[in-house]
Amino acid sequence: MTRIKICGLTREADVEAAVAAGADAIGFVFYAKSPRAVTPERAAVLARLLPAFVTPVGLFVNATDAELQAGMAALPNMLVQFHGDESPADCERVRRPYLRAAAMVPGFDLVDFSTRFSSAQGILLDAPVAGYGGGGKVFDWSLIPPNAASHLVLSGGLNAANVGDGIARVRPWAVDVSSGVEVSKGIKSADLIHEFCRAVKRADAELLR
Ligand SMILES: O=C(O)c1ccccc1NCC(=O)[C@H](O)[C@H](O)COP(=O)(O)O
Repeated sequence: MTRIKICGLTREADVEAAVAAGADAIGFVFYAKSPRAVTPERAAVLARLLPAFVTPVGLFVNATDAELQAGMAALPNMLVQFHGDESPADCERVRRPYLRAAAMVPGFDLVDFSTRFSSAQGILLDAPVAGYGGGGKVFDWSLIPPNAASHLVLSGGLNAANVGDGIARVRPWAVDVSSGVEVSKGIKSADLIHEFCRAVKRADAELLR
């Protein structure tokens, strides 16, 4: 079963729609230069809408220790997502489970990267975009070597139309989407969220046939 992360939420209605559609994780962008960024206090309010078994994910880009601490204090149970240039030591310093994003460019050594970040709970594969993420761009999935890492999160420009192909070709642990379920940056569409989640379930069912 492919897990689903919906990222860059800023509104209660969008969190409720993502939970209702079957999302397994909800991403909140902290401090990054993004129209999707929310304060830790705002994220804490939104995260109170999450029922059991739906994980809050706090997303950081080269954050300061103070910013990381503020985010983790606001959401003590969140999974941290490092989406900048953070080193393994930077990631391990928070002493809690984390995701590490990788910008997939030709020649990128994903096996080495996964080994360097072996303590990560997952490696999120994203397209390289200015500002590090949320760009709505698909990268070349053939850049992903088979069996490169155990818990890959396929990300970057996914939507209801292409996510099934991504699951069939990459067989990721999870998929992650932001732009592909939005009507504008930070404003999600409940219909697009439901369509995306239904497309993931269809793809999973196809793999079981
Ligand atoms: O979402 C953002 O605005 C963002 C800003 C800065 C760094 C990372 C950001 N998002 C990270 C994510 O995990 C996104 O879901 C991922 O980049 C995919 O975004 P999209 O291609 O828009 O689906």
